[in-house]
Amino acid sequence: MASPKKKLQGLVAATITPMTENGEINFSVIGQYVDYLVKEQGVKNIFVNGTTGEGLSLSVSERRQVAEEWVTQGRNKLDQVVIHVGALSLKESQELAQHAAEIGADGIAVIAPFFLKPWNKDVLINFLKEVAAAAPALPFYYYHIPALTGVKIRAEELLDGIQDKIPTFQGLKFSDTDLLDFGQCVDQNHQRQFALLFGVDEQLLSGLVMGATGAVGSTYNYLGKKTNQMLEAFERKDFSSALNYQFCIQRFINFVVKLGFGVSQTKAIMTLVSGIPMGPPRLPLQKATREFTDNAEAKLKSLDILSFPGVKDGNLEACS
Ligand SMILES: CC(=O)N[C@H](C=O)[C@@H](O)[C@H](O)[C@H](O)CO
Ligand SMILES: CC(=O)C(=O)O
Repeated sequence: MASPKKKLQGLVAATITPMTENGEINFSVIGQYVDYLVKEQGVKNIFVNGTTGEGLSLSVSERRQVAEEWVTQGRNKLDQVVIHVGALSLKESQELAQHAAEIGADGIAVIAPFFLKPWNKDVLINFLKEVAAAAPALPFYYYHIPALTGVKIRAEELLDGIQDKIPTFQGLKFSDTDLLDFGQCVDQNHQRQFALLFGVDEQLLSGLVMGATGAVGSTYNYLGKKTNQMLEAFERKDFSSALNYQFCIQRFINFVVKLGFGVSQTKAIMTLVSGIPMGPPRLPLQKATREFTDNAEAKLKSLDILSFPGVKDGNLEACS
């Protein structure tokens, strides 16, 4: 197990949960998936059982098995494996947090309960604190995703004084476009002790300018390499190249968003790009259409984002 004090940095892929055609979890491809992320995408951190992983659509027993398989397969290959353990039931969340600690995960993350909701910051912190306490040796991340949870308590408010309440608090995954809120999280993180991870892939460059220390997202499964090029350009202060990379990524995401983009489509794109079968999503999601996949494939080729064999450089839309 990696040292829990090591700061989570760079890109973190929000893993897909591979499934068979009849809707069971396909554990057999997770080993290959780890190798693909590390070798082909240069991504060495993962976020398991989150939105992209359909974590909230899995049973507790499935969540435990999925977490365990990623930790096992990632050993000596990945830097960090963070397990999302959020649930509507505090008990289930605690059980998953404790399990994550037992299997040697590097951290846990929790979304706000989204059916019966916490109505203010103090109540939300009380909930998070109870979960964090079930894994007292693991770094704890709050997963802020107000558009999906409906819990709109501002992240900067939550962060204020949080370590007094949750000693294992280690950072935030910020999946929102409110850069005022995000900027104020960075601004109050004086000692730079927290990982402030941006979660809107198509706007990551703005997140970096505002001080993000890393990023968690679904597209890093297949655009990790391209996004790493953007991070490197940003590091060397080559902002015009960084912007070119961001625009390239935006062209693709904008295209698929217009067709209708979500977890189902992420599964289809990843299957196409990696060659590893991700399978269909679980209800209430529905499998992406053949038409979507064909269109996405044509776009990836015309942008020259992925060097598909046989595709020539030099078309006008190409990114590189
Ligand atoms: C709602 C959602 O799933 N957000 C993901 C992570 O937070 C992102 O990685 C997006 O999938 C990505 O930014 C594309 O919109
Ligand atoms: C994108 C992300 O972080 C998630 O799928 O949970």
